[in-house]
Amino acid sequence: MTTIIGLTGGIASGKSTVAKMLKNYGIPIIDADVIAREVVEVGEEAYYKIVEAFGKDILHEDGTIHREKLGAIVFNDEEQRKKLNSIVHPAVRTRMNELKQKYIEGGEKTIVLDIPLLFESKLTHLVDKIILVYVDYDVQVKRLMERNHFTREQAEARIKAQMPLKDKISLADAVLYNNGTISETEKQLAEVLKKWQII
Ligand SMILES: CC(C)(COP(=O)(O)OP(=O)(O)OC[C@H]1O[C@@H](n2cnc3c(N)ncnc32)[C@H](O)[C@@H]1O)[C@@H](O)C(=O)NCCC(=O)NCCS
Ligand SMILES: Nc1ncnc2c1ncn2[C@@H]1O[C@H](COP(=O)(O)OP(=O)(O)OP(=O)(O)O)[C@@H](O)[C@H]1O
Repeated sequence: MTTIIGLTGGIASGKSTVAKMLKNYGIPIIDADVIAREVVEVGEEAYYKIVEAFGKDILHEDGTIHREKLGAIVFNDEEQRKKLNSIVHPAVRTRMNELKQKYIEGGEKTIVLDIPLLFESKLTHLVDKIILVYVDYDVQVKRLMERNHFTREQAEARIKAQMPLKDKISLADAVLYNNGTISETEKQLAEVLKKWQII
């Protein structure tokens, strides 16, 4: 039996940071953000649907998607975001399932699905256990502004496009509080994995 762990949290809460720690334990990670980039590469079905829906203004000169421009549209308009989600999410789900199957067939005991929108997209049925990476709102805004060189307004628009992080706490099997140092988060993760007899 393979245990599928869902890793989730809010934007800039620290999912990738925790995913790296899990990788160091030798656990394979399937990252929805990475897949969401792959399925919109030039030539993919979702790419053409996006160009049809949003027009050529959201493209770079070389034809690839201008993520900043598309982001400025969808993070400020829920209807447009839903439109993009309805194009990208089915392709992401298909690819995630294929990868998951491949790892299961390869005999992996534990697989992690890193899915930022696990609750929003109602994907909890895909996983056996859920780890939530939590940060306080102020820390989240500050880290997002620093990492992406966003204004406060840009950072808050992205955070508000997701379910409030505090509402996700009661939906998770384990919560890693990532307000402190990375090594404090690392310790919390090790405790959870031991409790679940994964390490
Ligand atoms: C709008 C896009 C082009 C902006 O690209 P950009 O490179 O700036 O951001 P990136 O893809 O790295 O996403 C960063 C984070 O934003 C958040 N986010 C992304 N898309 C969404 C969304 N539709 N709704 C809410 N939050 C989102 C996630 O926390 C994600 O980790 C891109 O985010 C996108 O295509 N989004 C739709 C697909 C999607 O939902 N991806 C997220 C997981 S499947
Ligand atoms: N405990 C910590 N202390 C200080 N900085 C941290 C900590 N954890 C993460 N960070 C930093 O905060 C930022 C966000 O972390 P990370 O990229 O892991 O978040 P994420 O949840 O994967 O983001 P996204 O949803 O955008 O993919 C990064 O710049 C990271 O280096």
